[in-house]
Amino acid sequence: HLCWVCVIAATEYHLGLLKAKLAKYRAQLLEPSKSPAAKGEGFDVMKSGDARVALIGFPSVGKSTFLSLMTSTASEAASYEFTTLTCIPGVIEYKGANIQLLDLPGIIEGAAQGKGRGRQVIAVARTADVVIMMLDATKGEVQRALLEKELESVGIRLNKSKPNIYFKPKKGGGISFNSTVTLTQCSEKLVQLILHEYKIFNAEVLFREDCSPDEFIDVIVGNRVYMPCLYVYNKIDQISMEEVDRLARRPHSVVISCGMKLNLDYLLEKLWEYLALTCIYTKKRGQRPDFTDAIILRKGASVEHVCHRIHRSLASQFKYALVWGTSTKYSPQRVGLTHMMEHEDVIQIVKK
Ligand SMILES: Nc1nc2c(ncn2[C@@H]2O[C@H](COP(=O)(O)OP(=O)(O)OP(=O)(O)O)[C@@H](O)[C@H]2O)c(=O)[nH]1
Ligand SMILES: [K+]
Ligand SMILES: [Mg+2]
Repeated sequence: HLCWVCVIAATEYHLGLLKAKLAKYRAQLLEPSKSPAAKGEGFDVMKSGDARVALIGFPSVGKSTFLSLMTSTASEAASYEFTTLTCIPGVIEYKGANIQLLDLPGIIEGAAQGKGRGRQVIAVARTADVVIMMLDATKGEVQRALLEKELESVGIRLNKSKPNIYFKPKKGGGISFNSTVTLTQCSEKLVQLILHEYKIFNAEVLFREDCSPDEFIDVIVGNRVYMPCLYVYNKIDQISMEEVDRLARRPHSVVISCGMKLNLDYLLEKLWEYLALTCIYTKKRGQRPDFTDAIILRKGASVEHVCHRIHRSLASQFKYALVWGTSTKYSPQRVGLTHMMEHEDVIQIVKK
Protein backbone atom coordinates (compact mmCIF):
# COMPACT_ATOMS: atom_id res chain seq x y z
CA HIS A 1 0.00 0.00 0.00
CA LEU A 2 1.02 3.61 -0.45
CA CYS A 3 2.69 5.41 2.39
CA TRP A 4 1.69 9.09 2.56
CA VAL A 5 5.14 10.24 3.51
CA CYS A 6 6.47 8.58 0.37
CA VAL A 7 3.75 10.08 -1.80
CA ILE A 8 4.45 13.56 -0.46
CA ALA A 9 8.18 13.05 -0.75
CA ALA A 10 7.80 11.82 -4.34
CA THR A 11 5.73 14.88 -5.25
CA GLU A 12 8.30 17.10 -3.62
CA TYR A 13 11.14 15.53 -5.62
CA HIS A 14 9.18 15.68 -8.81
CA LEU A 15 8.46 19.38 -8.30
CA GLY A 16 11.99 20.14 -7.28
CA LEU A 17 13.33 18.54 -10.43
CA LEU A 18 10.79 20.21 -12.61
CA LYS A 19 11.77 23.55 -11.15
CA ALA A 20 15.44 22.88 -11.74
CA LYS A 21 14.65 22.14 -15.41
CA LEU A 22 12.52 25.26 -15.71
CA ALA A 23 15.20 27.42 -14.17
CA LYS A 24 17.69 26.05 -16.68
CA TYR A 25 15.38 26.89 -19.54
CA ARG A 26 14.83 30.37 -18.19
CA ALA A 27 18.55 30.94 -17.81
CA GLN A 28 18.72 30.75 -21.60
CA LEU A 29 16.45 33.77 -21.76
CA LEU A 30 19.15 35.76 -20.02
CA GLU A 31 21.80 34.87 -22.55
CA PRO A 32 22.37 37.63 -25.07
CA SER A 33 20.59 36.98 -28.33
CA LYS A 34 22.84 36.39 -31.33
CA SER A 35 20.94 38.56 -33.75
CA PRO A 36 22.69 41.89 -34.47
CA ALA A 37 19.45 43.79 -33.83
CA ALA A 38 19.61 42.81 -30.19
CA LYS A 39 23.07 44.36 -29.81
CA GLY A 40 23.39 47.21 -27.37
CA GLU A 41 20.52 45.88 -25.32
CA GLY A 42 19.76 48.10 -22.38
CA PHE A 43 19.59 51.49 -24.12
CA ASP A 44 23.22 52.38 -23.32
CA VAL A 45 22.55 55.13 -20.82
CA MET A 46 25.62 56.07 -18.80
CA LYS A 47 25.47 55.43 -15.10
CA SER A 48 25.90 58.68 -13.28
CA GLY A 49 25.33 60.10 -9.83
CA ASP A 50 25.26 58.25 -6.53
CA ALA A 51 22.53 55.74 -7.32
CA ARG A 52 20.25 54.58 -10.10
CA VAL A 53 16.48 54.09 -9.94
CA ALA A 54 14.52 52.47 -12.80
CA LEU A 55 10.85 53.19 -13.46
CA ILE A 56 9.13 49.99 -14.49
CA GLY A 57 5.46 49.74 -15.32
CA PHE A 58 2.71 49.10 -17.81
CA PRO A 59 2.11 51.76 -20.47
CA SER A 60 0.39 54.97 -19.40
CA VAL A 61 0.65 54.47 -15.65
CA GLY A 62 2.40 57.86 -15.37
CA LYS A 63 6.14 57.09 -15.47
CA SER A 64 7.04 60.01 -17.73
CA THR A 65 4.76 62.37 -15.83
CA PHE A 66 6.62 61.34 -12.68
CA LEU A 67 10.09 61.89 -14.19
CA SER A 68 9.11 65.34 -15.43
CA LEU A 69 7.79 66.22 -11.96
CA MET A 70 10.77 65.00 -9.96
CA THR A 71 13.66 66.08 -12.19
CA SER A 72 14.53 68.98 -14.46
CA THR A 73 14.27 66.65 -17.46
CA ALA A 74 11.06 66.70 -19.47
CA SER A 75 9.81 63.36 -20.76
CA GLU A 76 6.83 63.39 -23.07
CA ALA A 77 3.62 62.20 -21.45
CA ALA A 78 0.39 61.46 -23.26
CA SER A 79 -2.80 59.50 -22.86
CA TYR A 80 -1.87 56.91 -25.50
CA GLU A 81 0.17 53.79 -24.71
CA PHE A 82 3.88 53.47 -25.57
CA THR A 83 4.50 57.21 -25.65
CA THR A 84 8.03 56.62 -24.36
CA LEU A 85 10.15 54.48 -26.68
CA THR A 86 13.59 54.78 -25.15
CA CYS A 87 15.39 55.34 -21.85
CA ILE A 88 15.21 58.91 -20.57
CA PRO A 89 17.49 59.78 -17.65
CA GLY A 90 16.85 62.52 -15.13
CA VAL A 91 18.40 63.46 -11.81
CA ILE A 92 16.72 63.80 -8.41
CA GLU A 93 18.72 65.88 -5.98
CA TYR A 94 17.98 64.77 -2.46
CA LYS A 95 19.91 65.15 0.81
CA GLY A 96 23.03 66.06 -1.12
CA ALA A 97 22.84 62.98 -3.33
CA ASN A 98 22.32 62.83 -7.07
CA ILE A 99 19.93 60.02 -7.82
CA GLN A 100 19.67 59.00 -11.45
CA LEU A 101 16.03 58.31 -12.32
CA LEU A 102 15.36 56.41 -15.54
CA ASP A 103 12.10 56.72 -17.41
CA LEU A 104 11.54 53.66 -19.58
CA PRO A 105 9.04 52.38 -22.13
CA GLY A 106 6.02 50.64 -20.70
CA ILE A 107 6.26 46.88 -20.52
CA ILE A 108 3.57 44.26 -20.78
CA GLU A 109 3.10 40.57 -20.21
CA GLY A 110 5.71 38.62 -22.20
CA ALA A 111 8.30 41.39 -21.84
CA ALA A 112 10.97 38.93 -20.72
CA GLN A 113 10.54 36.93 -23.93
CA GLY A 114 11.06 40.09 -25.93
CA LYS A 115 7.56 41.55 -26.34
CA GLY A 116 7.85 45.22 -27.21
CA ARG A 117 11.06 46.60 -25.79
CA GLY A 118 10.71 44.31 -22.82
CA ARG A 119 14.16 42.76 -22.90
CA GLN A 120 15.88 46.12 -23.10
CA VAL A 121 13.77 47.55 -20.30
CA ILE A 122 14.51 44.57 -18.09
CA ALA A 123 18.22 44.78 -18.91
CA VAL A 124 18.18 48.35 -17.59
CA ALA A 125 16.23 47.30 -14.51
CA ARG A 126 18.99 44.82 -13.64
CA THR A 127 21.50 47.67 -13.42
CA ALA A 128 19.42 49.74 -11.00
CA ASP A 129 19.92 50.08 -7.26
CA VAL A 130 16.17 50.30 -6.66
CA VAL A 131 13.21 49.58 -8.92
CA ILE A 132 10.12 51.73 -8.72
CA MET A 133 7.29 49.63 -10.02
CA MET A 134 4.70 52.17 -11.03
CA LEU A 135 1.13 50.99 -11.04
CA ASP A 136 -2.16 52.57 -12.06
CA ALA A 137 -4.26 52.61 -8.89
CA THR A 138 -7.42 52.34 -10.99
CA LYS A 139 -6.31 49.09 -12.65
CA GLY A 140 -6.41 46.57 -9.81
CA GLU A 141 -3.73 44.11 -8.76
CA VAL A 142 -3.21 42.17 -11.98
CA GLN A 143 -0.46 44.46 -13.30
CA ARG A 144 1.63 44.09 -10.20
CA ALA A 145 1.52 40.30 -10.25
CA LEU A 146 2.26 40.16 -13.99
CA LEU A 147 5.28 42.44 -13.76
CA GLU A 148 6.61 40.61 -10.71
CA LYS A 149 6.40 37.42 -12.73
CA GLU A 150 8.24 38.97 -15.68
CA LEU A 151 11.10 40.21 -13.51
CA GLU A 152 11.19 36.98 -11.54
CA SER A 153 11.51 34.96 -14.75
CA VAL A 154 14.77 36.72 -15.66
CA GLY A 155 16.38 36.32 -12.28
CA ILE A 156 15.44 39.58 -10.60
CA ARG A 157 14.41 39.04 -6.98
CA LEU A 158 12.43 41.89 -5.48
CA ASN A 159 12.68 42.73 -1.79
CA LYS A 160 14.35 39.43 -1.03
CA SER A 161 17.75 38.81 0.39
CA LYS A 162 20.21 36.32 -0.99
CA PRO A 163 19.44 32.86 0.45
CA ASN A 164 21.80 32.05 3.26
CA ILE A 165 23.23 28.91 1.71
CA TYR A 166 26.94 28.16 1.39
CA PHE A 167 27.54 26.43 -1.93
CA LYS A 168 30.89 25.47 -3.34
CA PRO A 169 31.41 23.16 -6.33
CA LYS A 170 34.38 20.82 -5.84
CA LYS A 171 36.71 18.67 -7.96
CA GLY A 172 35.84 15.47 -6.14
CA GLY A 173 34.51 13.94 -2.96
CA GLY A 174 30.82 13.77 -3.83
CA ILE A 175 28.20 15.97 -2.29
CA SER A 176 28.57 16.97 1.32
CA PHE A 177 25.34 18.28 2.74
CA ASN A 178 24.80 20.04 6.06
CA SER A 179 22.37 22.42 7.68
CA THR A 180 22.46 24.55 10.80
CA VAL A 181 18.66 24.81 11.01
CA THR A 182 15.72 22.43 10.66
CA LEU A 183 14.71 22.23 7.01
CA THR A 184 11.01 22.00 6.18
CA GLN A 185 11.18 22.55 2.39
CA CYS A 186 14.37 20.83 1.27
CA SER A 187 16.04 17.54 2.14
CA GLU A 188 19.45 16.08 1.41
CA LYS A 189 17.94 13.80 -1.24
CA LEU A 190 16.19 16.66 -3.02
CA VAL A 191 19.30 18.84 -2.93
CA GLN A 192 21.23 15.98 -4.48
CA LEU A 193 18.66 15.46 -7.23
CA ILE A 194 18.64 19.16 -8.07
CA LEU A 195 22.44 19.25 -8.18
CA HIS A 196 22.49 16.23 -10.49
CA GLU A 197 20.06 18.00 -12.77
CA TYR A 198 22.75 20.68 -13.11
CA LYS A 199 25.39 18.00 -13.64
CA ILE A 200 27.04 18.85 -10.34
CA PHE A 201 28.28 15.73 -8.58
CA ASN A 202 30.85 17.21 -6.21
CA ALA A 203 30.02 20.13 -3.99
CA GLU A 204 29.80 21.41 -0.47
CA VAL A 205 26.35 22.60 0.59
CA LEU A 206 25.46 24.23 3.89
CA PHE A 207 21.95 25.54 4.55
CA ARG A 208 22.04 28.27 7.19
CA GLU A 209 18.39 29.06 6.60
CA ASP A 210 15.19 27.09 5.93
CA CYS A 211 15.24 27.74 2.18
CA SER A 212 12.90 26.48 -0.54
CA PRO A 213 14.03 24.46 -3.58
CA ASP A 214 13.63 27.62 -5.70
CA GLU A 215 15.99 29.52 -3.44
CA PHE A 216 18.51 26.70 -3.62
CA ILE A 217 18.27 26.75 -7.42
CA ASP A 218 18.88 30.52 -7.33
CA VAL A 219 22.11 29.87 -5.45
CA ILE A 220 23.29 27.22 -7.93
CA VAL A 221 22.44 29.29 -10.98
CA GLY A 222 24.07 32.27 -9.39
CA ASN A 223 23.27 35.20 -11.68
CA ARG A 224 20.34 36.50 -9.66
CA VAL A 225 20.03 40.11 -8.64
CA TYR A 226 18.45 40.96 -5.32
CA MET A 227 16.87 44.35 -5.55
CA PRO A 228 14.75 46.58 -3.35
CA CYS A 229 11.47 47.53 -5.02
CA LEU A 230 8.92 50.20 -4.19
CA TYR A 231 5.42 49.66 -5.51
CA VAL A 232 4.08 53.09 -6.35
CA TYR A 233 0.35 53.38 -6.98
CA ASN A 234 -0.26 56.49 -9.09
CA LYS A 235 -3.52 58.25 -9.99
CA ILE A 236 -5.08 57.97 -6.52
CA ASP A 237 -7.12 61.04 -7.48
CA GLN A 238 -9.27 58.55 -9.42
CA ILE A 239 -10.10 56.04 -6.68
CA SER A 240 -12.10 55.93 -3.45
CA MET A 241 -10.69 56.79 -0.05
CA GLU A 242 -11.15 53.17 1.08
CA GLU A 243 -9.14 51.94 -1.89
CA VAL A 244 -6.35 54.47 -1.19
CA ASP A 245 -6.25 53.28 2.39
CA ARG A 246 -6.03 49.64 1.37
CA LEU A 247 -3.24 50.15 -1.21
CA ALA A 248 -1.19 52.36 1.11
CA ARG A 249 -1.08 49.57 3.67
CA ARG A 250 0.32 46.97 1.30
CA PRO A 251 3.95 46.05 1.97
CA HIS A 252 6.61 48.14 0.18
CA SER A 253 3.87 50.34 -1.25
CA VAL A 254 3.39 54.10 -1.61
CA VAL A 255 0.33 55.83 -3.04
CA ILE A 256 0.71 59.05 -5.06
CA SER A 257 -0.97 61.30 -7.56
CA CYS A 258 1.32 62.92 -10.09
CA GLY A 259 -1.64 64.83 -11.44
CA MET A 260 -2.38 66.44 -8.07
CA LYS A 261 1.21 66.30 -6.74
CA LEU A 262 0.10 64.23 -3.75
CA ASN A 263 2.43 62.35 -1.39
CA LEU A 264 5.56 62.89 -3.53
CA ASP A 265 7.64 64.01 -0.53
CA TYR A 266 6.78 60.82 1.29
CA LEU A 267 7.76 58.80 -1.76
CA LEU A 268 11.16 60.50 -1.79
CA GLU A 269 11.67 59.67 1.89
CA LYS A 270 10.82 56.04 1.21
CA LEU A 271 13.06 55.93 -1.85
CA TRP A 272 15.94 57.27 0.22
CA GLU A 273 15.32 54.58 2.80
CA TYR A 274 15.25 51.84 0.12
CA LEU A 275 18.46 53.14 -1.48
CA ALA A 276 20.14 52.77 1.91
CA LEU A 277 23.07 54.93 0.85
CA THR A 278 26.02 55.46 3.15
CA CYS A 279 26.79 59.06 4.11
CA ILE A 280 30.34 59.70 5.28
CA TYR A 281 31.53 62.95 6.86
CA THR A 282 35.10 64.12 6.60
CA LYS A 283 37.11 65.88 9.27
CA LYS A 284 40.40 67.76 9.15
CA ARG A 285 42.93 67.35 11.96
CA GLY A 286 42.07 69.53 14.95
CA GLN A 287 38.77 70.61 13.38
CA ARG A 288 35.16 69.58 13.80
CA PRO A 289 33.61 67.27 11.17
CA ASP A 290 31.95 68.89 8.19
CA PHE A 291 28.35 67.77 8.57
CA THR A 292 27.14 70.03 5.77
CA ASP A 293 28.79 68.09 2.96
CA ALA A 294 28.50 64.31 3.07
CA ILE A 295 30.28 61.91 0.76
CA ILE A 296 27.60 59.57 -0.50
CA LEU A 297 28.47 55.97 -1.28
CA ARG A 298 26.72 52.71 -1.93
CA LYS A 299 26.51 50.12 0.82
CA GLY A 300 29.68 48.13 1.34
CA ALA A 301 32.05 51.02 0.56
CA SER A 302 35.60 50.97 1.93
CA VAL A 303 38.03 53.69 3.00
CA GLU A 304 39.54 53.36 -0.47
CA HIS A 305 36.19 54.34 -2.03
CA VAL A 306 36.12 57.42 0.22
CA CYS A 307 39.66 58.35 -0.90
CA HIS A 308 38.76 58.06 -4.57
CA ARG A 309 35.79 60.30 -4.03
CA ILE A 310 37.89 63.02 -2.41
CA HIS A 311 40.75 62.97 -4.90
CA ARG A 312 41.93 60.59 -7.59
CA SER A 313 45.47 60.34 -6.19
CA LEU A 314 44.59 60.31 -2.50
CA ALA A 315 44.66 56.51 -2.15
CA SER A 316 48.29 56.40 -3.32
CA GLN A 317 49.33 59.01 -0.72
CA PHE A 318 47.29 57.33 2.02
CA LYS A 319 49.04 56.47 5.29
CA TYR A 320 46.11 55.64 7.56
CA ALA A 321 42.70 56.98 8.55
CA LEU A 322 40.96 57.69 11.82
CA VAL A 323 37.31 56.68 11.91
CA TRP A 324 34.57 57.58 14.37
CA GLY A 325 31.24 55.77 14.16
CA THR A 326 29.50 52.41 14.10
CA SER A 327 32.01 50.71 11.77
CA THR A 328 34.73 50.73 14.43
CA LYS A 329 35.08 49.23 17.86
CA TYR A 330 36.83 52.30 19.25
CA SER A 331 36.22 55.95 18.40
CA PRO A 332 38.43 56.97 16.85
CA GLN A 333 40.10 53.90 15.45
CA ARG A 334 43.10 53.75 13.13
CA VAL A 335 42.17 51.86 9.96
CA GLY A 336 43.57 50.96 6.53
CA LEU A 337 42.24 51.29 3.00
CA THR A 338 40.18 48.09 3.14
CA HIS A 339 38.17 49.07 6.22
CA MET A 340 34.42 49.00 5.50
CA MET A 341 32.59 52.24 6.21
CA GLU A 342 29.13 52.52 7.71
CA HIS A 343 26.39 55.12 7.47
CA GLU A 344 27.28 58.41 9.21
CA ASP A 345 30.88 57.49 10.03
CA VAL A 346 33.33 60.37 10.36
CA ILE A 347 36.76 59.98 8.74
CA GLN A 348 40.06 61.82 8.98
CA ILE A 349 42.65 60.77 6.40
CA VAL A 350 46.35 61.02 7.17
CA LYS A 351 48.71 61.20 4.19
CA LYS A 352 52.25 59.83 3.92
N1 LIG B 1 -5.70 61.22 -13.28
C1 LIG B 1 -4.38 61.14 -13.34
N2 LIG B 1 -3.77 61.01 -14.52
C2 LIG B 1 -2.43 60.95 -14.55
C3 LIG B 1 -1.66 60.98 -13.36
N3 LIG B 1 -0.36 60.85 -13.69
C4 LIG B 1 -0.34 60.75 -15.03
N4 LIG B 1 -1.57 60.81 -15.56
C5 LIG B 1 -1.95 60.72 -16.99
O1 LIG B 1 -1.71 59.40 -17.47
C6 LIG B 1 -1.39 59.43 -18.86
C7 LIG B 1 -0.13 58.65 -19.12
O2 LIG B 1 0.96 59.32 -18.53
P1 LIG B 1 2.45 59.05 -18.99
O3 LIG B 1 3.32 59.82 -18.07
O4 LIG B 1 2.59 59.28 -20.45
O5 LIG B 1 2.56 57.48 -18.71
P2 LIG B 1 3.79 56.51 -19.03
O6 LIG B 1 3.77 55.48 -17.97
O7 LIG B 1 5.03 57.27 -19.21
O8 LIG B 1 3.32 55.87 -20.40
P3 LIG B 1 4.21 55.17 -21.57
O9 LIG B 1 5.40 55.99 -21.84
O10 LIG B 1 3.28 55.12 -22.71
O11 LIG B 1 4.54 53.81 -21.05
C8 LIG B 1 -1.27 60.92 -19.24
O12 LIG B 1 -2.46 61.31 -19.88
C9 LIG B 1 -1.11 61.60 -17.89
O13 LIG B 1 -1.60 62.93 -17.91
C10 LIG B 1 -2.35 61.11 -12.11
O14 LIG B 1 -1.77 61.16 -11.01
N5 LIG B 1 -3.70 61.19 -12.18
K1 LIG C 1 1.55 57.22 -22.14
MG1 LIG D 1 6.32 57.36 -20.77
